[in-house]
Amino acid sequence: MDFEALKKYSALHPKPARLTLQYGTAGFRSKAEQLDHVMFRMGLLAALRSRATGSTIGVMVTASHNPEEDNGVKLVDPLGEMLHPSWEEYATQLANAEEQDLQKTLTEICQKAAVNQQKDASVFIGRDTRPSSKKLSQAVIDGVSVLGGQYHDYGLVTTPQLHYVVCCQNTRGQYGKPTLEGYYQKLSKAFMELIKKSPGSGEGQRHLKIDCANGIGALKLSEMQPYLPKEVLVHIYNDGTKEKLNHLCGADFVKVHQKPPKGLDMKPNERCCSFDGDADRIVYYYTDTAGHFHLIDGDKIATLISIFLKELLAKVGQTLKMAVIQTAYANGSSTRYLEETLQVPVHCVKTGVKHLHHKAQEFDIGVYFEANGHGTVLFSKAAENTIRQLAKDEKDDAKREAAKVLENLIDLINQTVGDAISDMLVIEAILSLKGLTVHQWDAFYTDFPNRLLKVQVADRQVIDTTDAERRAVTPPGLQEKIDALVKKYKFSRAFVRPSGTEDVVRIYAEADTQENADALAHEVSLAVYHLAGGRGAPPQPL
Ligand SMILES: CC(=O)N[C@H]1[C@@H](OP(=O)(O)O)O[C@H](CO)[C@@H](O)[C@@H]1O
Ligand SMILES: [Mg+2]
Repeated sequence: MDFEALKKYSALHPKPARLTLQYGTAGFRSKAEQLDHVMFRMGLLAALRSRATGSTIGVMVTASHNPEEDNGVKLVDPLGEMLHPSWEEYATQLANAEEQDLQKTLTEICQKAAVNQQKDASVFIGRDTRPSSKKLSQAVIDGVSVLGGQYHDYGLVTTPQLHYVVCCQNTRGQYGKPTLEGYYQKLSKAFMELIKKSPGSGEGQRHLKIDCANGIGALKLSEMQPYLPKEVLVHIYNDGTKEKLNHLCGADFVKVHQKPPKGLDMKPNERCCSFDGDADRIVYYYTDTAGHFHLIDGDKIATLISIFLKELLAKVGQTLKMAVIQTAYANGSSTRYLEETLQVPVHCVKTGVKHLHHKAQEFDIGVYFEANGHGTVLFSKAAENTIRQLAKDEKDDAKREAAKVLENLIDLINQTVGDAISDMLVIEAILSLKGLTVHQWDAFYTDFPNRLLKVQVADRQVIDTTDAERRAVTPPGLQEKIDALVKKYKFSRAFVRPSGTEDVVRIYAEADTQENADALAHEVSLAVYHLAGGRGAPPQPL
C-alpha cells in the first residue's frame, strides 16, 4: 500500500468530523453532500474485497427510492450477491475512521480478512441518474485507483444490471456477456422464445404502462426496446425529463400510499406497473371500472410465478423442491394461499434481500419476494442442469416443451438480485402464456386489510426481535402488550421492528377490516411509544 498517496488522495475526500454512518440493509444512505468520503473509502474497500476474493467486485452508487437529494452506495460480491455480512462491518469501520486513523483501519482490515496485497484488484462501477451520482462515482474510482486496482466504469446502469455484469465477469461468461448489450440480448432472446408459444391475446392485452420513477429504469428500458419484439407495447411514463426522481411516483410510493403515481394516466382495467429509482423493485396495479385502485404487490408476483413454475414442474414430471421465501411483511392471505391452495412450502425470514436470497439458495427452486416488490427466483445448479438436459434430450414432446419453457425462464430471470426489467418481462410472459388479465391475476386471493406505520423513538435498538422479527424480546412488556392488543381483533396479527434503513420503528398490523387494521396498528404504535422511549408527540390515530 502506498500510504503517501493514500494520505494525499484521502485529503481530497475528507470525512466531516464526528459524522458516523452505518452500512445497513441497503448499504450506506444519506444526504449526498455527506457521502464523498464514504464513496472514496468504498472504492478502497472494493479493491481489498477484490483481492480477498480473487474476483471482480461491484460498486453501485444509488439511493434507490430515497429522495433525489440523497445518495448511497452498495458493494456487490463476486456472484452478484450482496456484500458478505463480515465485510459490512469493515465497511462501517472504514467509513467512520477519522482521517488520521484511516491507514491503521485499512491495515487492520487487511489482517483480519487475510487480504493478499500483491494480488490484482478489479472493480466494476455503476451509478443511477441522481445529479450527485457522477461526482460520487468519481470518488469511488479515486479510491480503487489509489490502491492500484483496475476499474471499469459502466456509467449509468440499473442496480440489477451491475449485479448481472459482475456475475458474468466472475463466471467467465457462463452467466452471459458482461455488457449491457449482453444483458439486453440474453433477456430479450429468452423472452421472445417464451412468448412464441402464447395463445396470442388481443391487442388490448398487449399494452403495459410503466412508471419509471423518473429514474434510470426509463433510460435502460428505452435502450432495451429495440431488442424486444414489436408485439410488446411498452409505454414509458415518468422518464425523468420533466419531474424529480421518486417524487410522488415509483414502486415505493405506490406501495406505501396504495395509490397511483403522479404522471401516469390510468384507464379502467389497464395493466400498469412502477419501478423504483434504481429499477430493482416492481409493483403492478390497475383501477377497476368503479374507479377503485388495486395494488398487485411482491406477494402476488411471487404467487403468479409460483403457480406457473408448479404447473411446468408437473408437466416435466420432475420432483424438484420448490419453496417461496417471504418476510413478516408478506400479507397473511398470500401465505395462506401459497401454503393451503397451492401447497407450496413458505419460509419467513428477516427483512432485507440478503436474508431472502440466502434462504432461497437452499432449494432447487427458491422464489423470493418482499411485499414491496423486490424479488427473483433462484435455480440450483443441479436443477438448472436437469432442466437444460430435458429441454435438449427428452423424447416425450410435452415434457420437452415444458422443460424448454423452464429453460427460457431461467435465462429471463436475473438470478443475481431482484430486477424490475427482468421481473416485468417474466410477468408479462406468464400473463400472456396463461391468457390472464390483470384483474384475473389480482383475484387469486384477496389481501387481508393491513397498515404499516412508523414511530420515532430515542434509540430504536432498544427493540430486539426474534422469530424472523415477528416477536419483540425487548423492551420488557412490549410483546405481552402487543399480544393483548392483537387478541382484541379478528384475524389479526401485528409486529414491530427497528428499521434497517431509517431512524424509526416500523409497526405492521393486519385485521379483518381496514378500520380494525388501522386501529390495531395505532394501538401498537402507542405501546411502542410508551414502552420503547417514544420521541416527540405521541402517535395520533389515522
Ligand atoms: C417494510 C419494508 O418495506 N422495509 C424495506 C426497507 O427496510 P427497513 O429495514 O424496513 O427500513 O428497505 C429495505 C431496503 O430497500 C427493504 O429490503 C425492506 O423491505
Ligand atoms: Mg431499489
